Order: sequence, then structure tokens, then C-alpha cells
Amino acid sequence: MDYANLISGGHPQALPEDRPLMNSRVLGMVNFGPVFQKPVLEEGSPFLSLRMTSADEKGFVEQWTAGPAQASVSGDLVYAHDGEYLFCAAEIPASERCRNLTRETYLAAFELMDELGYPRLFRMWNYIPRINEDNADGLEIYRDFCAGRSEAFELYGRRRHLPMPAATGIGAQGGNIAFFFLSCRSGRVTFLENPRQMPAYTYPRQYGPRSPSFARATCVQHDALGVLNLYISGTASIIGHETVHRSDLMRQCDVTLENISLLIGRDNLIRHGIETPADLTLRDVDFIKVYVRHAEDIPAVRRRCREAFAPHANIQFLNADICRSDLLVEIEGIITVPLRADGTQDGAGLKPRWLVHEETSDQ
Ligand SMILES: C=C(O[C@@H]1C=C(C(=O)O)C=C[C@H]1O)C(=O)O
Repeated sequence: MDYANLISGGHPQALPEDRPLMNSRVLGMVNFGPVFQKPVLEEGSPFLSLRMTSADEKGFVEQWTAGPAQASVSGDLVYAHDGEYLFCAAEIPASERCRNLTRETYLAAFELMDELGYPRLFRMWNYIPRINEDNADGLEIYRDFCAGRSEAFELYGRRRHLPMPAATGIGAQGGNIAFFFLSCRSGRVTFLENPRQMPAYTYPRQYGPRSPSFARATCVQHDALGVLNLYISGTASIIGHETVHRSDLMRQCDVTLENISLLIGRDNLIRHGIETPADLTLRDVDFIKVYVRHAEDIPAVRRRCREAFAPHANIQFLNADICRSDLLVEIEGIITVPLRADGTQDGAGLKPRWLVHEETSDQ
């Protein structure tokens, strides 16, 4: 069955005829490697390269596949879409203060979603070099970034309701600030909070002039496709709004894992009106990225995560600074739940895949 036709039929915003049809099922690719390169179209697909490893590690490539896609560039935005899903990557050019350019680039991204007809923003990743350092005004770069992003949500929200998606906001080892995101056209989208954590968008003023704009997770349900996905935001050792176990790596790991368990647990899903055929646990999480502030802590965090997650889960460990300087570890992941008893699915759906270079494969 032609997935693009199956789900895009009848949408009022037909795509312009003159865009090249790349016939690719690759919606976007992100390299987690040693070199930053702003997003470009490579072999017809959006490609962003983040500096997330040291020079002697090659890292991995995250590839998102969907139905046959069309790709294009608009200003700083590089994107592809298949009739149901939009993938878009952008660089925020370097500046002494990132607030204004963050706001403008985010607003351009929101416009693009609207223009192309993919208004349901469900997952964003933001990679921020020097995240805990100060900008030219002595404001932490992460807080400066959060201010611009929050203004973009506020400004755009005056025109059209745009709930905050699941997100990651994490350090990078170099290059410029960059983000990529996924939005969809018809999926049923629910935004989740964690009963033990204050919603990030209500964090008090002590964490910066404007709160971070994200939900703890997004559930995207496609009944026609027979699949539900849960996108878990970057999660850390925060209870309420406070960092707990400031200098205790293993306890931070445990609180982070507990936070994820509570977030995806039955009670919390029911609270958000989500039903799954079976209860979800850490064993169901896949495509797990574990960000570790100090490289020397990676072996211990790896051991703990290998115990907690399923043996077959894809996990990558990245050495990165985290949005608060007292956080030592952060974890994100994705759960895919087949909704039919026989596990079948119609259409291509949206799938991540990791192409892992041998040198850093997690053995
Ligand atoms: C760890 C936290 O926030 C981090 C920052 C985010 C952002 O700013 O987009 C999203 C999730 C995490 O990567 C937290 O506040 O709990």
C-alpha cells in the first residue's frame, strides 16, 4: 500500500508540483560524530552533523524513515515530508546572545509546519554548545536559549494553539546551536507530564528569565497504522523543580530511571487518557540516548543502564554537558507499541534507525 496516499488524501494544502520528488524514504539523518556541519540536503535528504564525540570516536547516524518523501530547503531550515510526517533541521547561527536568533529560527520552523500542513509538533531535539557557559551579558547560554524559544512559543501561540512537545536540550562539544524536530498531520497527539516533576514550563524564575518550553513526553497514536509511539524527553535527576543528589552519579541515575518509569507507568498513562494493550516499563524503551557529563563516568552509567533496559535495546552513551551544571546524567528514549493483537501495521509509519560505527559500538 502506498503510505503517502493512504494518509495524505484530502488534505487541503496540496504540495507545490515543482518540488522535486526524491522518492526517498529517508526523512532525515543526524550524525552524532566529531564534526559539526549545518543542515544540508545530502543525496536528497536532510542531513545534520552534530559534534557530540571526540575526534577518535566516530559515533553514529540516526536515520528517520517514513513514506516516500519530498525534501527542500527554506532559509536556515532543511526539511522533508511524506504526507504524514515532517522532519526539519536548522542551525541557529552563532551570536553573542542567542535569544533573538533562537526566537526567529523557531518561528520560521513553526511557519513551515503550518505552511506544509504538519501542525502537530511532537518531538524536538536541541543541541547547544557551551550550554552552561555565560553569554556576553553573563546569562547562561541555556537560559538565553530558553528565553528565545519561550518567546517563539508565546508569539506563535497568539495565532494558533501550539502545545509544547517532548524535547531534549543538551550540550554539544562544538559548532553552533542546532535543532531538529518531527511533526505530523493526522496522528492523535497527547502531551504528558510527570507526576513527580513540576512541568518544565512552570519552573520558577531561579532557573532563568523564561522557563524551558517542553513536555515530559509525547504520545503519538495512529489507529489506522496500528501503532502508538511514546517519545520520552531528556529526563534527569529532578524532583519537583529541584535537582536531587547533586554529586552522586549513581543516585542521579536511579532517580532518572524512576522518573522515566513513573512517566510511562500505567497510572500516568491513564491520567493522560492513554490506553496501551500492556503496561509499559523501562524494558520497552528503545533508541535510548544517555548523556553523561563526565566521560569517565560512562562505564558506570553504562552498567546501570544495561541492567535497567532490555538487552536488545539500542543505547548510545554520549559525553555532553547537561542543562543544569549540577546534573550528571540525562536519558531519553522511544517506545513503540503495536496496537493490534497480531502486531501488524499498515503503511511505513515513522521509524528511527541507528547506523553505528564500529569504533564506538556499545559492547
Ligand atoms: C533535564 C531537563 O531538561 C532538559 C532540557 C530540555 C529543553 O530545554 O528542551 C528538555 C529536556 C532535557 O533535555 C529538565 O528540566 O528536567
